Formats: sequence, structure tokens, C-alpha cells
Amino acid sequence: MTSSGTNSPETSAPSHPTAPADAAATLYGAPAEPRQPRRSRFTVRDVAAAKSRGEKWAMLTAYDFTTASVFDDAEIPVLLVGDSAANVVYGYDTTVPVTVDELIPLVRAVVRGAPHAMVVADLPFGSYQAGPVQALETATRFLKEAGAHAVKLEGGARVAPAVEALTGAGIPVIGHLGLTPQSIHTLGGYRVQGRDEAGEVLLADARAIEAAGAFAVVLEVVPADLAARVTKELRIATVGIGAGVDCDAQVLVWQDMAGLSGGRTPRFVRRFADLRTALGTAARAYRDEVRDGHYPTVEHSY
Ligand SMILES: Nc1nc(=O)c2c([nH]1)NC[C@@H]1CN(c3ccc(C(=O)N[C@@H](CCC(=O)O)C(=O)O)cc3)CN21
Ligand SMILES: CC(C)C(=O)C(=O)O
Ligand SMILES: [Mg+2]
Repeated sequence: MTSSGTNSPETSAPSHPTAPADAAATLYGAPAEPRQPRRSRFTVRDVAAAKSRGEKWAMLTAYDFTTASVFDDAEIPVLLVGDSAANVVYGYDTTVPVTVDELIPLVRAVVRGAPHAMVVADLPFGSYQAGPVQALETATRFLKEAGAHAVKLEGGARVAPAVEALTGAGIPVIGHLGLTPQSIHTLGGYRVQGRDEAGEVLLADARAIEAAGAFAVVLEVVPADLAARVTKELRIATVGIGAGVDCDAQVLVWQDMAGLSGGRTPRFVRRFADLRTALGTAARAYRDEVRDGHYPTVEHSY
């Protein structure tokens, strides 16, 4: 990944519909170069179309305006404001403590930063488990107060009535099966789920989520052959994270993908950059230059 010139007008991709008129337009207004077709927002119909064409796609988490705009410019079609914000934004040990009130401002910021991506709000623990009415109240807040385009919730057949209530109200829903971190205290740790007979239960749960109207389902840390089977047997998209190579889409926590997370990361992570080193190096250089009087200079003065 190059870091040069991504902000310069010369190299930036033809931008979104709110961008100012093409400065290179010739006399009589004809564009000097053919315009890039306007990119519209990614929708549930695009997810279905991708599956029918066998096209894989990538989802990333995002939690703020700046990274959302970077990922939107990079044409990541779906951004998830994960309850993993509990860990990577708020510093909790698990996703259990994070609240709707803590996530809503993050979703708002991501929606502002991403004019083209579908923005999915992850419903946090305790905000939907009481039943369809609570799920509908919570999802409604994410749509009305934060501008989310879809929601995601964890669980199988048990949450199917909630999924049905949401989809019945016109809210696109993504399910989440396998390693469901909100159930950490039941699962007894972050371990592979759906081995042996549990695989049949997971497949039945996936079918229940599909029947309830979800348009996709995340499969987290499950055997590759099980994920392949679910992907083949469901009409809706499977989104893998540690779920082998055959899912219709993939998702990663962006700090993991960018090498910003400290310590050991799960086996499913590939670090596509080393931002922890890059950012640390920049912070040290800045610290040293301030300390040594090399920054700021007269050029930075008014
Ligand atoms: N930064 C971050 N990345 C994530 O992917 C993530 C979060 N946070 N927070 C919420 C959940 C927690 N997740 C996790 C956390 C740990 C493992 C993990 O240690 N997995 C082991 C599996 C070991 C096994 O059973 O074989 C691994 O080594 O992959 C997996 C997913 C995924 N989510
Ligand atoms: C890892 C993804 C699927 C997630 O649920 C989250 O980031 O919270
Ligand atoms: Mg989550």
C-alpha cells in the first residue's frame, strides 16, 4: 500500500456526487475526460447480485469519520460499526459492556464519512435479547439517530423472531453465528465453534436467520467445511471471519487488518499494513523535533 499522494487532487479518484464540478471541464462544459460513472450507495440488492454472480466482497469495521472516509474512498462496500468498539475504541476486555449510547455517536460519524458504503450498526449485548419489541426499538434508534442502513445481531433460532420483526419493519439485518463474542461467558473463551454435531445446529440456525429475512450472516471462527456448506445451502450471503476460503464475503476489524492492534492477533488476521510501527515512528519523530526545537519552524509561523 502506497502512502504518497493519496490526498493530492491529481491522483485522487473521481469523487462522490457532492464533489465540486470538474475543474478540468473544457469550453462549452464538455468534460476533458469521460467522467467516472457516479457510484451509488451499496445496497442489499447489490449483496444478492454479488452472490448470484459469484463475486466476493470485503467488509471492514469503522468507528470514526476519518477512517470511514478512507475506506469509502477505497471502495469498501460495507462498513460495520462493530460492538468490537468495546475493545478497540473504549478499551473494555470484552464486547459485553458497550452500550447503545456509546455506539450511536460512532455510527453517526461513520455515516457522515462514508457516502457510498452501506453502514451496518452492530446491536450490542442487552439491546435486543429481551425480544422483538426491544430489538425493534434499538434498531430504530440506530436508523433514526445515527443514520445506519442496516443492523447486525448475534444468535440463531432464538433471535429469529427479532430478525423477523426488524425485516418486517423494513430494516435490513445481518445475522452472526459461530463465535459470538457477546456469549463469551457461555462459550467459555474465544474458541472455534460448530465442530462435529454443533455444525448441524449452526446450519439450522443459519437457515432460521435466512427464513426470518436476514440478507447476510457473519460466520465467525468456524470450520472451513461447515462455512462452505452454509454458503452453498443458503441463498443469502455468508460473511466469513476465520471461516475458511469459501464464504461470499469477508470481514475484519480494521485495526487488525492494518497492523495497529497490539499483541497477538487471532490466526484469521492478515496484516495488510504495519500502522502501529508507522504511527509510533511518526509520534516519536514529532516528539523529538518539538523537544529539539526543529518543529515548528518559521514556515509554520504566521
Ligand atoms: N481487535 C479485535 N478483533 C476481532 O476480531 C474482534 C475483537 N477485537 N473484539 C470482538 C471480537 C472478539 N474476537 C475474537 C477474539 C479472539 C479470538 C481468538 O483468540 N481466536 C483463536 C481461536 C483459537 C482456537 O479455538 O483454535 C485464534 O487463535 O484464532 C477470535 C476472535 C473477534 N472480535
Ligand atoms: C468482527 C465483526 C464481525 C464484529 O461483529 C465486530 O467487529 O463487532
Ligand atoms: Mg460484533
